Amino acid sequence: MGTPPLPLVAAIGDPAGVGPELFLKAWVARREKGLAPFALIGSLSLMQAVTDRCGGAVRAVDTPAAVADVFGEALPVIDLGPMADTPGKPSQEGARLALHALETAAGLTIDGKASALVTGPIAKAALQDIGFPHPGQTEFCAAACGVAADDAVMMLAGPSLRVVPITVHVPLADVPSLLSIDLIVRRVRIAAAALQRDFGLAAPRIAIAGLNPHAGEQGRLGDEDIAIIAPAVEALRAKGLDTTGPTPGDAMFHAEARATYDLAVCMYHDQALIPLKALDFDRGVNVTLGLPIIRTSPDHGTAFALAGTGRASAGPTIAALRMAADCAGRRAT
Ligand SMILES: NC(=O)C1=CN([C@@H]2O[C@H](COP(=O)(O)OP(=O)(O)OC[C@H]3O[C@@H](n4cnc5c(N)ncnc54)[C@H](O)[C@@H]3O)[C@@H](O)[C@H]2O)C=CC1
Ligand SMILES: NCC(=O)COP(=O)(O)O
Repeated sequence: MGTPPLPLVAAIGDPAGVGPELFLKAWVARREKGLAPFALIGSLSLMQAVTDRCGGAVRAVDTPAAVADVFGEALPVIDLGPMADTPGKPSQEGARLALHALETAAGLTIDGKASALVTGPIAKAALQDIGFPHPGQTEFCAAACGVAADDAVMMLAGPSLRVVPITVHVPLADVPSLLSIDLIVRRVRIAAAALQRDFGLAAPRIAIAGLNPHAGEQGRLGDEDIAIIAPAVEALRAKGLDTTGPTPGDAMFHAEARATYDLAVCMYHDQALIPLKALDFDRGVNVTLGLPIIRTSPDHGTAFALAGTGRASAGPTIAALRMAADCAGRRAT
């Protein structure tokens, strides 16, 4: 799969969440976990305070080009200005730093100065309170890359399972009206192309979930499975993709079923993320498919209650850094 030609950049996320300490823990584990060099985009003063409570070392760098010389000795930090260390106590100032870091890290990646973008968790409501117009970082990255929001596909991936939710951050009550044959076909085709390009799966096998109990029980429990999902599966097959479904959602995540596909496509957020987090929480990665850049993130949020306690696991952050490097290495070969 190759080595990424340039360092990765990591956006710090909400500075009061677990992001800062988890990127530091990942750096401490860099040799054991075989991590590619990365720079943290955030606040040097905050990260110095985090080293006081967590260990490790940090050093300022001006550009990703300086990362290789520093990474063996300290976590390289591109400093966006001072920030107090207040774990578990989010603030508007913290939300502004999270946004500045996200914009800076995405810009460096889009400009070709970094191999991939890894984003720390943000508090979506806190960012929206300061004017962030997007439902999440996925849609921010799409807009920054000039990609339509519908064409940026969220995939959660772990050792046991990969899942794509067709609808994402919308109220459950809106899901049936948002589903369409076109949306399912569009998103599955983008996911299949990305599995080929970035994950080395030549002919991904794709299982598509139904929406209703028992995939609608032949129309007696809702008509979306017959009217929307089954025709989408047929259309995808007609385009040469190895797709099956609609499969009842409750019957597709046991081990024997998982062995029959490479990607489970689900109709709504929790249908996808509950099995992923139940099986793979500690190594789960959120990756955005369909972008000209590579963007990954740990599968969890800000976990404000854990921030500063030392109890948050760095497993998902390490997995996100590794996946970003693997995908970048694959694109470079
Ligand atoms: N990619 C992102 O930026 C994401 C951001 N969020 C945001 O995070 C905030 C909190 O959301 P929640 O639903 O509470 O999700 P959360 O992932 O922050 O927490 C859910 C549960 O998992 C635990 N947890 C989270 N990370 C952990 C870790 N590294 N090690 C051990 N346990 C961990 C927490 O303690 C909590 O019990 C929200 O504002 C949400 O918008 C949520 C998911 C992804
Ligand atoms: N539940 C997944 C999630 O919230 C990820 O959102 P995003 O910020 O990566 O778009």
